Amino acid sequence: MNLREFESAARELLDPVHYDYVAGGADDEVTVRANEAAFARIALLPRVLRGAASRESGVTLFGHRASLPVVLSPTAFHRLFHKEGEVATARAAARAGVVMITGMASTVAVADVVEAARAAAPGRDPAVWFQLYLQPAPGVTEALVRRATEAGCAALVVTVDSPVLGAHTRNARNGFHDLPDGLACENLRDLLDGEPGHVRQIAMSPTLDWDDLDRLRASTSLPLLLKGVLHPDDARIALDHGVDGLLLSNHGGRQLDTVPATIDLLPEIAAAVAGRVPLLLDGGVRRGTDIVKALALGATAVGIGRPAVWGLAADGENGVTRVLDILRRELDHTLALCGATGIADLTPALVRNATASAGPR
Ligand SMILES: Cc1cc2nc3c(=O)[nH]c(=O)nc-3n(C[C@H](O)[C@H](O)[C@H](O)COP(=O)(O)O)c2cc1C
Ligand SMILES: CCCCCCC(=O)C(=O)O
Repeated sequence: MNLREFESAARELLDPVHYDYVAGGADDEVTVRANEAAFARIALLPRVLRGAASRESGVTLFGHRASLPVVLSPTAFHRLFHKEGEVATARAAARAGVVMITGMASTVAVADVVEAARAAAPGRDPAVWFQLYLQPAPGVTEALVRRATEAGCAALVVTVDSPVLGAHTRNARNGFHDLPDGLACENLRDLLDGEPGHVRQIAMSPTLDWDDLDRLRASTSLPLLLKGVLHPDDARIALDHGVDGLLLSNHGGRQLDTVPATIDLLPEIAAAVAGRVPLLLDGGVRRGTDIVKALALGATAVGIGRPAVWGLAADGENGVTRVLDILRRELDHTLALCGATGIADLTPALVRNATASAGPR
């Protein structure tokens, strides 16, 4: 099995409208394709006779030891894909020793997601991080942060690439704009005036600026990561504003189309960050070789979005577990073939053809 086969299984099982919601991206989906194509263009140049009998692939993120340099990037609406939704995903991540970033647009309340993770891995203190969109009404952001903090989330991930929602042609054609009856954005339920958790309660706002981030920074002692910074100047500004980590992401090609593949931007962003904070990357990670390339070029860990959803759609908790198992096996295999004793050995010397081009096909 590889992750592609999970995509095929998910496609067969899902309502085509929901499959399109997951697979699709903004406008012409140039960046969706570019993310994967850019990984394929980068070559690995292995070392030999290094005596690497076993390989270490654990990573420490904000004091938490994860078994893999892979996190589950936030993806919305898991109960669209499996009846147990984010509970199933959280159990799989916790049992695998992997960080789950649960979304503001979750169909299970964050407290229940964290509880499911803890119950699945007792004594292991699994890490769940909370993703949010800063809301133009500060009281809403404060209430969300309070809910995530009280639930026991270990970090906050603020998505900053969405001043407005990306234009999804597939969703528009399919008329997909809201959740079906019976499903809700549970983190938004009763947040304001007894609202029931409509998708439309999530406000995307072009008026937000660094002052809004400063207010959030001042309001919480949780580690704060920004998701969606693409320009090296913004990476430097983010560090000046006290963020604790960056998730280099183009939202899987779902926001501004024709932005570069994240792996192509990684060298520049890594240079701007200069090792001061953890630097994660998502977008197009489908193979153990992709993980190795990203880590060699300066990422601390990678995130997967669609692959976890495919696993969830294919077989609930078991499907997500198998997706993570495949990546674990492929990562170890690639490390062995590269002559690496672990992810600590991964440096830019291991890759060729890494460029900074946008590279759409
Ligand atoms: C179905 C779906 C829902 C998503 N929902 C969110 C979200 O609510 N918040 C967010 O910051 N990113 C969201 N993303 C983007 C992912 O966090 C991630 O950046 C992207 O999927 C990574 O690319 P990949 O799918 O190629 O792995 C979503 C992506 C997908 C596919
Ligand atoms: C206003 C709807 C927000 C849902 C967020 C889901 C998302 O980010 C995605 O890429 O899909």
